[in-house]
Amino acid sequence: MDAEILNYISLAKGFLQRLPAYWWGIGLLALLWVARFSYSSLRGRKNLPPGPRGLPILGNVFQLPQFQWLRFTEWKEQYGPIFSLNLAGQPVVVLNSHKVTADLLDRRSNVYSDRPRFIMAGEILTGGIFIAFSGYGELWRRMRRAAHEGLNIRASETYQPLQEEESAVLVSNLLQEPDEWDDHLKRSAASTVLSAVYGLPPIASKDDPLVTRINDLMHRLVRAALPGAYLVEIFPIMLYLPSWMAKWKREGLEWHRKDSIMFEGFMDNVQKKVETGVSPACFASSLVENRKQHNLTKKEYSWLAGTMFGAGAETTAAALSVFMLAMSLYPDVMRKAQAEIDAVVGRDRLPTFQDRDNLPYIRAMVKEVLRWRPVGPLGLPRRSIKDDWYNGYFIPKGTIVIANAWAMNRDPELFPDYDEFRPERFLDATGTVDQTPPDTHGQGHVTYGFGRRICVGMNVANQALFIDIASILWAVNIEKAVDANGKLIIPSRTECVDEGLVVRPVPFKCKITARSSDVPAMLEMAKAKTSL
Ligand code: HEM
Repeated sequence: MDAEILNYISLAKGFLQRLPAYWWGIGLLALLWVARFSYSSLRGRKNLPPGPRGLPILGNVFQLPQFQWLRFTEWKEQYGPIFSLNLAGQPVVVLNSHKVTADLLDRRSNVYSDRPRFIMAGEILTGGIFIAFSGYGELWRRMRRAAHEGLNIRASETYQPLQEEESAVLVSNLLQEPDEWDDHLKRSAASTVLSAVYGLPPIASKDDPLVTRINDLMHRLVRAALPGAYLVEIFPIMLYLPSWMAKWKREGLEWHRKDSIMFEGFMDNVQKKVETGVSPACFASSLVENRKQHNLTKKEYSWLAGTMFGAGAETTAAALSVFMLAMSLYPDVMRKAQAEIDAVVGRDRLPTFQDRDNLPYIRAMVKEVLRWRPVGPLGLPRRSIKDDWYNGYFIPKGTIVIANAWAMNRDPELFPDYDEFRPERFLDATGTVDQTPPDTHGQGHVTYGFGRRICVGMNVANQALFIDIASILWAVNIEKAVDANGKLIIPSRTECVDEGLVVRPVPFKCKITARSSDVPAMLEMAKAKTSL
């Protein structure tokens, strides 16, 4: 046995020694259960894509560290653009190049648009009606169609006025409380998505009770989806236990009941406003108006609206903190962007969406923020729904498929200096025309995913990032902070926090100052025109 294998065995031993005695029985049963799958998956193993050697039965389970995308990117160097893993009998295929991922997830999307089964998160806590976890079936199609209708590129334009208002409030808050910049980004992103989804007035705090309740639900889902969080994921038969025998099921169903009441309550309010003709244009009002055509029950479209908020707020806020990190580390890029804004917008007003066509460098910055440090480095997993062959490799039905966005966004052939923040890579030689590599859906990165399940909120997110970045750079300078001894504090380029839903830079200090003395007054005027 080589040293690597011995190392895994000692890791596994340490893990098992920490288990209480009664877990041994359950563990043995689990082992027998997974062995069954190991056997069946190993039968086809010789044609699976190559991959790292693992332990008998347990496969590569102990080889996955916390920041899995980094290990996957190392394995890409060793095994190529498509490699496979065996997670205790569950085949997993990791895709690492644009070509391979687009070949499978875009061009064979009829095979690769399903999601893995999450019993606790996708079925019990959310009743099977949470769009992001839904299987690739009829219900998902109806929800996706309704979501697309409210969030496609044209529909998203109706949210621009409120996104402009929110950006003015954001910048004003950043200037008033610069040390709280991260909280202000979170409040602003939550507020923008909430207004777009429910037509609600802006919220005053990131700890608004409504936001906290939806975020709690999202965190509950992420925790429930973690491997090993619930035994029922290993023994699906446990799903049929009556609730009185299974505390986890009882509690899960109770959460689902409470969350459904919450989401249906929000929808009732929107419906009343629609009926009395006072509802602002928002995603939920379009669902109410077109509910018959979408063929969704009240519970289904109530959950659809609620989970839009859950999926959109934290992702957008995390992307904005990546932008703040980039500005602290790349002052030249900030100055170049500010020169463009000053030339196009001037100093007498804030940027608007009308300026978008004339601000190619800012448009390129949005792409670069999402490419440089993707807030979801591995996107959301897929599952194949039938046996498939690709370039001589066998991918059995039921394989979990992971698109390694981190590796693709750092492909050295497309982005030679991939670790640098350089928006000009998305512009032609004149600096005015957008250019993006093939198989990136015109985005320049793959952080929004692929195929039929590509992020349905990406237009709203791109708009929010554009107007927030343009307004922030119009108003303020972002620089490195100094410590008590006057020494510059250099934020870490690489350290990150994996919050489950999103991966964001570790918290860092930066210095935010107005670009000119009249900026605070102009921001106050802009803020006064909003409802905050
Ligand atoms: C920077 C911001 C965002 C990023 C990076 C992001 C990223 C993603 C990714 C990677 C997926 C999975 C795609 C796949 O499976 O290929 C996804 C799905 C989804 N996103 Fe986003 N997202 C963002 C903002 C938003 C916003 C603002 C909304 C809603 C207004 C939203 C709603 C959704 C929904 C509902 C899904 C599930 C789609 C499905 O499974 O069919 N996202 N997003």
